[in-house]
Amino acid sequence: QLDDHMLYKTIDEEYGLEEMCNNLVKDMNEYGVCVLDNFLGRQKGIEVLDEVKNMYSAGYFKDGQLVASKDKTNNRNIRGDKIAWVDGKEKGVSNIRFLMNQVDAVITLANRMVNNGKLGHYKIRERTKAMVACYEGKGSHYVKHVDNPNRDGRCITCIYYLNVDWDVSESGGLLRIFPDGWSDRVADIEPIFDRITFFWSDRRNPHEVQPAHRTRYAITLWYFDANERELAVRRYQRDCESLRKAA
Ligand SMILES: O=C(O)CCC(=O)Nc1cc2ccccc2cn1
Ligand SMILES: [Mn+2]
Repeated sequence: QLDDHMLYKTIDEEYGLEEMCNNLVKDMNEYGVCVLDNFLGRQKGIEVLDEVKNMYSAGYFKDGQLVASKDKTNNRNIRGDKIAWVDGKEKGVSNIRFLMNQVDAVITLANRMVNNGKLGHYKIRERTKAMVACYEGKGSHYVKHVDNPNRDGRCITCIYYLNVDWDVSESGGLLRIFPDGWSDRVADIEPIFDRITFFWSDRRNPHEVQPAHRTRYAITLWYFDANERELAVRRYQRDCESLRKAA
């Protein structure tokens, strides 16, 4: 019999894609943040989670950066997230590839929409590889930061969460965004299974991951604005050129 979760719209129904894109455009233009639940549907989500767990046990993840621990006593440094980059063509990542294609479909359609302007004023043509991240519990966290503080071309951060039955009250791991538009409020986003979060990558959205006390998996994609990216690449090439001359 159909479990209730099977009743949720999944993206492959045309209606689902259209409706998701409308939500995305509206929320991004209004808040700069958008959260969509049941993005892939339970079965597909579990298949992605299994692939990530296999990658993890196969040792694909590099040690996360060391974050100085608060208690200086036993100067136990807490590791932040451990990450692995996936471009989707590797062996054994077909479900992660499926996720990447689904997000591409939503972003591409949303960027083409005419109603209340495109997605911001961006022209989105490419993205990064998928950054698969794992927080190993034991208080690992990510300090407050901006993803793209210096116009490197990234305009949208997109994070897909894989944590089944996650309870923030006991496991922490909250994503807290401090949208600059609202000085008094924050956006607290629980990293729950099959949830996808989008937000502008620049200084409008400083964010942090609060200490996690259970293994916490997430897959991040960053989408580039074509113009900002082109300028950033040119700047980078000029910098390399002047460094070469100075050497
Ligand atoms: O997992 C979440 O809820 C978000 C975590 C997060 O912000 N991760 C992250 C990870 C990063 C890794 C390298 C460089 C920049 C980075 C910026 N942000
Ligand atoms: Mn970040």
